[in-house]
Amino acid sequence: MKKVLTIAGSDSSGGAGIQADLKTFSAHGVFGMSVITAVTAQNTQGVFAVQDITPEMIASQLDAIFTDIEVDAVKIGMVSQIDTIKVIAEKLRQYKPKHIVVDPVMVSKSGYDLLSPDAKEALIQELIPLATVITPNLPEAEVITGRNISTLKEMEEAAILIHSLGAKAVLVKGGHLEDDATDVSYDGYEFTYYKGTRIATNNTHGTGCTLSSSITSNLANECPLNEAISKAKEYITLAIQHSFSIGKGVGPVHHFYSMYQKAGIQHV
Ligand SMILES: Nc1ncnc2c1ncn2[C@@H]1O[C@H](COP(=O)(O)OP(=O)(O)O)[C@@H](O)[C@H]1O
Ligand SMILES: Cc1ncc(COP(=O)(O)OP(=O)(O)O)c(N)n1
Repeated sequence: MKKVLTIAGSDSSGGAGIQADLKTFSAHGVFGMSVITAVTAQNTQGVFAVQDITPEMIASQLDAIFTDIEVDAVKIGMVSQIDTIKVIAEKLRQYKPKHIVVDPVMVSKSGYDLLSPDAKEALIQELIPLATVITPNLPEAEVITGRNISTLKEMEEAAILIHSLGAKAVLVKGGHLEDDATDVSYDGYEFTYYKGTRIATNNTHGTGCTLSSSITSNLANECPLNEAISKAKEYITLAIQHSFSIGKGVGPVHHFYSMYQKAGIQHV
């Protein structure tokens, strides 16, 4: 079985962060491990508090995993602070996992800063050059490039700029577009388009975490990058189609559909 690691924050409500990543890993049949960077007090209505884990404890978690277990792919989510970013980058340069998927989490859908504003530059300088693929949504791509992005053409231009910062490939996600939820990737040679019809639902908590964890699982399972992304796009589309309401706000996507489907069991 392939072994996959998420380095991310905890979402107490289970829709995003470490919890979404581990659910996604299980649904893909890979063995999930986690290095927790921060604990958030969060629900479907918002983020209410964050406690960062110390850089020393993050380093210890990474050492514990990498000195014992062969890791097939790593996903990075919420990284919170400059020192958190620096220690993660240092350890990944030391242990050199084959695939690193960077989800440059900055602000939650509810508007809370999950990345300290002064840590944006560190994320760009330390983590982008390590990325097999980086998966910004439109607001994140705008912060990284300093440009406004609202069209497919502007997404392509942003992908070229972000690629020039050192990522092997870039996937600019179209979840925040007005029309279709089409994503575009660029690997330094060509663009690939992942078409998605917009699903009319408010329950999209954890879409970015789920997509990046699905890509990570597929890379661990030895899919070439474009296939890893297109399978992940199918997974997130199904997960959004089967999302549901819990709580009073933005509900989570559903992670078990593909398992039920494979087993021929009717979704409940
Ligand atoms: N309403 C929707 N219908 C269909 N696909 C969506 C919808 N919202 C987001 N997506 C898709 O979910 C994935 C995550 O994108 P996005 O929501 O932009 O990420 P983030 O959670 O980082 O903001 C992308 O593939 C995007 O196209
Ligand atoms: C702990 C934690 N990490 C990441 C996020 C962001 O999740 P994402 O899937 O990008 O989008 P929203 O869930 O915020 O819509 C988070 N909320 N919490």
